[in-house]
Amino acid sequence: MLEFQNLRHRYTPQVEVRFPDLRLAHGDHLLVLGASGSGKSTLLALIAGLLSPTSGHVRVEGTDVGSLRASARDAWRGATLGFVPQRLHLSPSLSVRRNLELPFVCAGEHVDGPRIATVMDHLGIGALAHRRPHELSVGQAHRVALARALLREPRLILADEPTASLDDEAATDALGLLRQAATETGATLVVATHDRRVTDWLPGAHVLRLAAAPAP
Ligand SMILES: Nc1ncnc2c1ncn2[C@@H]1O[C@H](COP(=O)(O)OP(=O)(O)OP(=O)(O)O)[C@@H](O)[C@H]1O
Repeated sequence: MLEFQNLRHRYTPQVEVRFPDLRLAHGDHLLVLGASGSGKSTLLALIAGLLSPTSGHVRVEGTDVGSLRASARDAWRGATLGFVPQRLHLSPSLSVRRNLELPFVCAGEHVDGPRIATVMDHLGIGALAHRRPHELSVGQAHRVALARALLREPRLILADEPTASLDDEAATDALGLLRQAATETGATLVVATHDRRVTDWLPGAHVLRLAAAPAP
């Protein structure tokens, strides 16, 4: 389902990030562990097609993501990926409900109201539809970001530091929801983190350890 081969990304002549080869089956869970600067965010950006490899390949369901043209990449990303970013990027001026309409609007699709209602109820945020992001707790905002990632039933879910700045209870909750959502839909789940707590909360996951970045 997800495969890396000889994967590298060069930011500058001095900074090149290299990744171990990997092969994941559909529905597998992967934990990407590594210290700050080891390349976790770079790897997620390469999988999502937001960066292109300088060498090697990322293949998702056989598609070589780096070889897609920009517009095809956007369409592929919208149809395949759910992304839970480290900074949640909820639009502050829009209600929760309007924030959740955005993935459909951006994809040029009609807004699927019943699907939004179902996902909101499932994640326990059905009563928050009219709130603005600043009126949410951190844990509630995480649930909204997760709802946004799940709306279009992605086959691959990427989460970047989903437990950063969360206390134990909220972090267990966030991880549990991610795992449950992936398991229920059969999606492949990739979680990048430097949070050691996560290893206990994602049992059975494959682990990819990234080496610390070499000193410049
Ligand atoms: N735009 C950039 N230009 C130059 N170097 C960059 C750029 N973005 C990242 N890097 C470098 O690439 C390496 C990997 O960075 P990356 O952000 O992927 O690490 P990370 O493991 O996600 O770190 P963190 O846990 O701190 O978010 C680091 O050495 C970083 O300094």
